[in-house]
Amino acid sequence: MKIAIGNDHAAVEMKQEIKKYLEELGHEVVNYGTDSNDSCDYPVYGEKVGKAVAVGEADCGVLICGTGVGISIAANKVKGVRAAVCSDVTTAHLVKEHNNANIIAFGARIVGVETAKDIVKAYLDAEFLGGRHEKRVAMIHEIEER
Ligand SMILES: O=C[C@H](O)[C@H](O)[C@H](O)COP(=O)(O)O
Repeated sequence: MKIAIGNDHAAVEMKQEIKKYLEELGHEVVNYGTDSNDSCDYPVYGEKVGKAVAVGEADCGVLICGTGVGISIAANKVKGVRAAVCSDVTTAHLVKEHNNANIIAFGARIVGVETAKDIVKAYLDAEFLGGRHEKRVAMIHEIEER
């Protein structure tokens, strides 16, 4: 898979660890995040990864900031993006199975690196279940059209 990854200053080391882990799993990872610890603004990176996923430059995205919240809110402003914040493995597979999330987000100040690896692995290994969830995801996108 081609995976877009993005982060702010709060998540530089976490991003580097997760990028390396994803590459070890055999994925191509494109870095849209900052590699500087200087303070920066997470909406910049949420939008970059959101757009990369929305236009199909990447199959899915990983976003990391302090909590995962701000950067996912920003990404969710891009039409077609379904970014989900996860702090546990159960949520991570359910956001793919039920919500067909195309971006997973988490907080570098919330979860440790081993939990973060488990979260991205659970998300990537899961599949959208379709069925009753298909209609609900379509309803989310109808909101974008109103
Ligand atoms: O949702 C926002 C993120 O958690 C940011 O990483 C956080 O707000 C950055 O905080 P600070 O500027 O205090 O490092």
